[in-house]
Amino acid sequence: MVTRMLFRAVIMGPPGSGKGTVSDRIVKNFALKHLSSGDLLRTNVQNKTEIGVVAKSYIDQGQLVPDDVITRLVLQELHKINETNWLLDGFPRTVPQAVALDKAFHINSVIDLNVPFQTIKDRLTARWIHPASGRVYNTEFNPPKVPEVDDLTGEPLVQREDDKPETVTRRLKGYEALTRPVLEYYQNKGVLETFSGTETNKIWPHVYAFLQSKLPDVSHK
Ligand SMILES: Nc1nc2c(ncn2[C@@H]2O[C@H](COP(=O)(O)OP(=O)(O)O)[C@@H](O)[C@H]2O)c(=O)[nH]1
Ligand SMILES: Nc1ncnc2c1ncn2[C@@H]1O[C@H](COP(=O)(O)OP(=O)(O)O)[C@@H](O)[C@H]1O
Repeated sequence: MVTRMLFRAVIMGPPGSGKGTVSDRIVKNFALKHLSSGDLLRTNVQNKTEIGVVAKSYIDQGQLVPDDVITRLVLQELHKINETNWLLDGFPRTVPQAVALDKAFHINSVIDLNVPFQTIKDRLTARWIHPASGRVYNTEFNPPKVPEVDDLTGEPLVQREDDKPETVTRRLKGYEALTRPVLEYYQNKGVLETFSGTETNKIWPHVYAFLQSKLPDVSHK
C-alpha cells in the first residue's frame, strides 16, 4: 500500500527550542509538508473562527488549548495532506494527543530538540514573527533585513503576546508537566531521536544527517 511508504515525522522540543527554525530548513531540503499547530491556531485566532475565539485565551495565558479542540483541528488538516510525507510541529503536546494521533497515523520518527530552558528564555524575548506566513526572526540570531519588517512581503513584524517572560515561564512549566511524558511515550515506542545543544546551527547538521538516512530517495533541491 502506498500509505505505508509515506514518512510521518513529529518535531518536538520546548517552546523556543527552534522547532519552527529547524522545520523551515527541513522543508527546504526534503520533500515534506510542514504543519505547525501553533501557526494553525494563530491563523484561526486571526480569522476569529469559532476555534480561534476559544483558543485565544489559552494561548495568551501560556496554557495549552484543550486536547479535543486541538486534536480535531490538527487531524482534519493531516487528512488533507494524507498523500504526502509530512512533518508535524507542536503536536502532540500531551499523552492523550499522542494516543489520538497514533490511532490515525503511524509515526516513523520523532525529532526531539533538547535545548536548556535558560537559552530559551533569552531567545524568546528577541523573537519577532510575520503572522500571515509564520516566518520567524530573532533580533540577534536571524534579524530581518529591515528592523520589524518581513523580508518577503515588507509587512510589519510583531512580537507574540505569549513570549512575555512570565508567560514563557508558565509555558516551560507546562512543557515539563504535560509534554515530557510524550517524549517517554515515543521513547518506549523506539521512535524518539534526541538532538541536544544550545545553537540551531550546531544541531541542524545532525538532524540533516538523520533525515538523509531516513529519506534516502527524496529529491533534494
Ligand atoms: N540566539 C539564537 N536564537 C535562535 C537559534 N535558533 C533559533 N533561534 C531563534 O529563537 C526563537 C525561537 O525559535 P523557533 O524556531 O520559533 O522555536 P519554536 O518555538 O520551537 O518553534 C526564534 O526567534 C528563532 O529565530 C539559535 O541557535 N540562537
Ligand atoms: N498541541 C497543542 N496542544 C495544546 N495547545 C497547543 C498545541 N499546539 C499549540 N498550542 C497552543 O499554541 C501556543 C503556541 O504554540 P507554538 O506556536 O507551537 O509555540 P512554540 O513554537 O513557541 O512552542 C501554545 O502555547 C498553546 O497555547
